[in-house]
Amino acid sequence: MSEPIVVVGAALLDGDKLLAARRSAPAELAGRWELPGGKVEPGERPDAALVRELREELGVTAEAVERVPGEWPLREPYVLHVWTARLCPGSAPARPLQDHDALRWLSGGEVWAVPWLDADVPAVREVAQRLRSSPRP
Ligand SMILES: Nc1nc2c([nH]c(=O)n2[C@H]2C[C@H](O)[C@@H](COP(=O)(O)OP(=O)(O)OP(=O)(O)O)O2)c(=O)[nH]1
Repeated sequence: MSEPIVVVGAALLDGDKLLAARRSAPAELAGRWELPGGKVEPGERPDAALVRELREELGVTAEAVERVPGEWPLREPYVLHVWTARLCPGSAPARPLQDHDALRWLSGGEVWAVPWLDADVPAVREVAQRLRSSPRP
């Protein structure tokens, strides 16, 4: 069996809102929603991969905050790791530049309003739990 390849997904947060991105390709995933991100390249740190993918896909300057515990299987040989992330001050607003054709900032109560990729559901459940338990200002 080959070594798993990590796909990093960003739980990009703005206050109590989570960014969801609708995939535009490939055909079998198009129309479903995911955490923006992508494959970690050989020798690349996962948090650096996350920042790179968010720049490429959304045109934002962001920073990875912390890993959400857990690892979720995707199609072989990929596994999904999720990090919380936030926009850096002065970042451009997120736009669907690559791989996506729509973005939505979802409040805690709206997290299940979009059809997530099947593989993302357990990871999003974990993130949603954190959204609910995060202290309010
Ligand atoms: N980015 C991302 N990919 C996901 C998620 N859930 C899920 O099943 N995937 C799948 C879709 C793809 O088959 C694979 C990641 O591919 P990708 O196309 O986002 O990665 P990438 O930007 O590095 O792509 P590329 O350079 O190979 O074109 O993982 C998710 O939440 N985020």
